Amino acid sequence: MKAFESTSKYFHRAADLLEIDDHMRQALLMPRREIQVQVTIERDDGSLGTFVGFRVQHNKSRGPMKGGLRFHPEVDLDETRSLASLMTWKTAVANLPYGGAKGGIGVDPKQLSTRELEHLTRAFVDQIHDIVGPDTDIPAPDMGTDHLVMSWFRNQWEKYHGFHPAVITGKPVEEYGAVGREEATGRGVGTLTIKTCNRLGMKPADTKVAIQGFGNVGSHAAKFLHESMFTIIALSDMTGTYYDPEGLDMGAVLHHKLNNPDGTLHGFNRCEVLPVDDLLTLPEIDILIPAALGGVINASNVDHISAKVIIEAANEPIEPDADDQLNERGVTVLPDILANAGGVTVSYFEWVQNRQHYRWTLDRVRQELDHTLSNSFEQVWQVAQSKNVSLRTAAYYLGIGRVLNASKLAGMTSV
Ligand SMILES: NC(=O)C1=CN([C@@H]2O[C@H](COP(=O)(O)OP(=O)(O)OC[C@H]3O[C@@H](n4cnc5c(N)ncnc54)[C@H](O)[C@@H]3O)[C@@H](O)[C@H]2O)C=CC1
Ligand SMILES: O=C(O)CCC(=O)C(=O)O
Repeated sequence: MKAFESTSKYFHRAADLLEIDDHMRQALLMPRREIQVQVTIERDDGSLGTFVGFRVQHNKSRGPMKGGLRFHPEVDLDETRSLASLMTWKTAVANLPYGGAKGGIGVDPKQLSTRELEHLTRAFVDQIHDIVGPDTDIPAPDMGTDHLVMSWFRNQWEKYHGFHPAVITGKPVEEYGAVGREEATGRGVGTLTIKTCNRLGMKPADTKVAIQGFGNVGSHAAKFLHESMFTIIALSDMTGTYYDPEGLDMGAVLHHKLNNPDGTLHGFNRCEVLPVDDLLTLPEIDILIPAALGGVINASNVDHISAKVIIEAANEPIEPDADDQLNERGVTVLPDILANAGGVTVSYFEWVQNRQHYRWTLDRVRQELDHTLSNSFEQVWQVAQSKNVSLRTAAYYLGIGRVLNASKLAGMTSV
């Protein structure tokens, strides 16, 4: 199933519950604007490299549109549209004053030199600078992009429009970034995992966790959960699955990643090393945290998933049919639009700080993050109980309801 078809399926389930008519559904689902651009750079060897870039602005009923930039070979218009719609519901679930957008370039950033990556980012800004801005659409990091890409983006955008660091979030801390943004998505995933365990009566010390993806989100989630006494039995990245049924030595794992020139777990040999895809179907996992690509839990592997709880750190990691099967089996799934909302929440804090020319401490960022996520979690849990629906449908119900309400209050043409 294509990505936008999947997220639309979830949308319609909640829209049925909200009794939204077909015309309004169409207005809420269809993106406001979709842009596809050519991004051409001169490669280090003097040849030309041509790539395709996208920005999809989905909805602005609740505020300026917000969402990350993904650099990955599989980026295309359909995926970007789907991710942009997720941002609309996610910012609403977290009750942030934003709409939703997403962008990216179809490129493998690992195949580019730092110079080429910088030129690519700047060339992309040259194409889209007039449709983004601190009050219209504010990008941020996602898969394959980091604080450096954000810094180049801001610098190039300011060449056209003048000083305004709030045009993008996830910047380096020295360059108007927020302390705590880098860890925020993973920390939020960890915080919400604990809340889910509390509700289900699961004790951290007796709970085995496996995490797919050991980049920004996966590594911070693993660190937080390890420090909270969970046993991390498996981790994976593009180089393989690293497995110890007794619990990985997380100090050694993190040290290895930090000191590996390519930032992967390649060469870590203090545990069993298995093929990449084995992580998802390992036996005796209590909590599975997909923190890499979309669509990884699907018809081909859902029967072999042993986890009782799945926390969607990645965006759209479960295909709808597999999601239905998991629900039928009683697996608790904390959906992406709640589970990974910590990132955009601290992006919001960064934007607020930029606009006020003021800096928060790490303690304040963490406290307010915890507060925002706790509220959203309690609200989603409560809707799930009262309507007798899955946590995913409850989260969509809450998010779509808020967007609908804002559109109605402003007059329907504001969607
Ligand atoms: N960075 C952020 O603040 C946010 C990220 N997300 C989502 O979290 C997910 C991960 O994003 P980041 O950590 O930022 O990306 P990243 O680029 O920092 O890390 C991605 C990780 O996934 C691994 N990976 C790629 N393909 C894999 C495969 N087939 N099997 C196992 N591992 C694989 C990579 O080796 C890397 O360790 C994405 O779905 C993203 O949309 C969601 C909210 C915010
Ligand atoms: O930090 C942000 O603004 C957006 C992060 C993002 O792209 C996401 O939550 O999927």
